Amino acid sequence: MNEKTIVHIKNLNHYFGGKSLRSQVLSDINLEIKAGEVIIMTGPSGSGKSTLLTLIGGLRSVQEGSLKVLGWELYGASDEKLVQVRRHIGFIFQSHNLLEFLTARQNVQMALELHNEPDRIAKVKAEEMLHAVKLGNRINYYPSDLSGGQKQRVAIARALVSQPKLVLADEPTAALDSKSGRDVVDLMQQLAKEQGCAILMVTHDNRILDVADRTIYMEDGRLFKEVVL
Ligand SMILES: Nc1ncnc2c1ncn2[C@@H]1O[C@H](COP(=O)(O)OP(=O)(O)OP(=O)(O)O)[C@@H](O)[C@H]1O
Repeated sequence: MNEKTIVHIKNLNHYFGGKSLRSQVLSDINLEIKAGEVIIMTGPSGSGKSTLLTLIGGLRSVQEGSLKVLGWELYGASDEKLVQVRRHIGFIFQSHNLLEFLTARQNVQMALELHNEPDRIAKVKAEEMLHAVKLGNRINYYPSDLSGGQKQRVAIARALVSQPKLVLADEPTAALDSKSGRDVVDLMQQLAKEQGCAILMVTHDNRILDVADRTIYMEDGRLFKEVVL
């Protein structure tokens, strides 16, 4: 694993349920993600995509196999270690998950508080990031006064403001019309290239597949096809 490898997965298996109800949801997953790559993961509902994304994000414990993120081995990692790893990852979900009682700027700035950034600098960085996602004229708006696409752009600003080396996105365009969806992924791609971060995005949205450097396909818990576009 060299310094350009952001995620390195070897022979990863995952199971839900215990005893007779135990079922395998991920089988022998092998995957390498390099710095700056945009990878789209597609596949039928229930095939295991979200489970894999949450494992990479340190949001659940690795049961079998090796999963290295930014050089840390997550197999056998303590809860403290997982929290530490999560701080270096930007998350974007289907629903923007903004806090309704905070303005756009405060929502973005919150992501920097985890990094012990002084308030004054955090405020400037949050505003710069909102300009970058073309919301410079909405900085002090509350989420309830923003459209779906604008809220998702705030979520992107929040995920990227701390300049993470890895961004994990689960259906980021699902709640958006096609124009807003397009804008959102174009922006993610542009910022990722500028910041040199890798993006792993789960999507069913065929309209955005062209932003990917690689598309991987999950079925029945196996990553069995890899398409170079
Ligand atoms: N907490 C859980 N307990 C038991 N089974 C689960 C749990 N979470 C997910 N599963 C099962 O694991 C399998 C994979 O689910 P997962 O959500 O990873 O699939 P997915 O490909 O992301 O689906 P979708 O595209 O619908 O989000 C499914 O059969 C699902 O029912």
